[in-house]
Amino acid sequence: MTIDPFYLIVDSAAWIRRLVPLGVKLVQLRIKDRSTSEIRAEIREAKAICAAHECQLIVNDYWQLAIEEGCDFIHLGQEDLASADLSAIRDAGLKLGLSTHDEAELETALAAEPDYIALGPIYPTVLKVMPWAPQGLDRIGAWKARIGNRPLVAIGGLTVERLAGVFEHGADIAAVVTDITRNPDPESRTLEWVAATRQMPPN
Ligand SMILES: Cc1ncc(COP(=O)(O)OP(=O)(O)O)c(N)n1
Ligand SMILES: Cc1nc(C(=O)O)sc1CCOP(=O)(O)O
Ligand SMILES: [Mg+2]
Repeated sequence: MTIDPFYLIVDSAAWIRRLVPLGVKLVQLRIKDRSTSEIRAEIREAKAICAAHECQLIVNDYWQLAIEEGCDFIHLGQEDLASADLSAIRDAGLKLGLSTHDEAELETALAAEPDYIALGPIYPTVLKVMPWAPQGLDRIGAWKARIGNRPLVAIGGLTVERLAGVFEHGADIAAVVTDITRNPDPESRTLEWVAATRQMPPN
């Protein structure tokens, strides 16, 4: 499966409406601290926008809602995975991306045979407090050697200026939140990400 190398992560359908038409082909809806009915409505709206723009939507955390709303790709962290019903997810035909932060998590993730593996935080991130020190670029190469043909997502503190390094070290996909959503001009920054990731040679 080929997945677009530019992976935008946002916390609302409003962001998806704003940025996906600019050429984003892979987006994660990552919502925290909202009611189930609000999250369902956001997923529904995001799905319609993505369908209209041939963009792959990935729903973070809420795998039951993703199934109920007819989505086809979810992302889970290790704690999410521990409480999720993997058989139900696979029976519903959903593709699955998993987070990893250390060797033990990589073993757990590989056993679940996901459709991609994410490694982070590559650089310090301001989005959330994390117990892991930044992984650094060399860890990307080590992860890629372990996961083979499975796509590797790099996440955490990524910027346009840091893209060449993560792809040169073996990442297939670069995920981003704040370099775009906290940029004074998110639309222009998105266009820079689209252009920069199109230039990266595939691994
Ligand atoms: C592509 C990607 N990688 C990692 C994460 C983090 O997932 P998780 O560890 O479950 O943390 P939350 O994002 O749920 O706070 C991700 N969402 N996407
Ligand atoms: C949501 C998330 N998960 C991470 C992980 O390492 O699993 S790093 C991260 C934050 C990514 O945001 P930004 O691009 O602003 O650093
Ligand atoms: Mg999660």
